[in-house]
Amino acid sequence: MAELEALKQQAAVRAAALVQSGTRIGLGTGSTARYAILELGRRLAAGELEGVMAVATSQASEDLARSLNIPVEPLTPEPLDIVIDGADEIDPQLNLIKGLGGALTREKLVEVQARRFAVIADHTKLVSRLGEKAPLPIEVVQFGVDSTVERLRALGARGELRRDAGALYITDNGNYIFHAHFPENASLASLERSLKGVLGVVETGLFLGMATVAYVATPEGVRELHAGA
Ligand SMILES: O=C(CO)[C@H](O)[C@H](O)COP(=O)(O)O
Repeated sequence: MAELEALKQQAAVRAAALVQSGTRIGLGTGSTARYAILELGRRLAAGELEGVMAVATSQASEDLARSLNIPVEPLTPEPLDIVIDGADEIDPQLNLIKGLGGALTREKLVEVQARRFAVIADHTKLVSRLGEKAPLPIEVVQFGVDSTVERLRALGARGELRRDAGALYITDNGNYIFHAHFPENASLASLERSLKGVLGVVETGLFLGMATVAYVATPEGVRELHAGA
């Protein structure tokens, strides 16, 4: 466990080194993204960085950034120079499953505006096919959730609403999350289109064609991955 934490930190530090003074950055969510935010705070405090502005993908990341004196602003239509975030699964095309940390909607809203989206992870997140290990988180509105879940099941989804310590998990946006498994042969693009067409679905944790680079830490060092390479 301690070894995985060290790997996450190595990937995060590598990506955080890409951030330059005066740029607009997106801060991810989760235990790996947390290391990147800590490193950015360290670089700012050390005077290695100045004049950066950040947009956070969750309240937790915003609170952490503010505690480190990283200036945080709301998301505006202005592009972000770089966004650094973790992932739950990464396939060889750098398609991702994200959202086991519950922040998928804000993450997608921020990452779609990134000039560069750097994914950071340890090697256990690499898969040959999305869905191999992780469920797909789907954010759904609370009202009429049983009907929405029925519509998802009609599309072939198996799974359950996410619960933490027995209680239904509520996102920063006040919604629930359904953790879904789909048949192995589902095409990712058509699955995404179908899910986005389901009444009651807010957003999915499929991040297709969005990442520009991934820094994946292995016991042999941090690998820099590009789509299809
Ligand atoms: O998508 C996310 C949060 O919504 C996280 O980036 C993802 O769950 C990975 O988290 P961790 O770095 O803790 O494994």
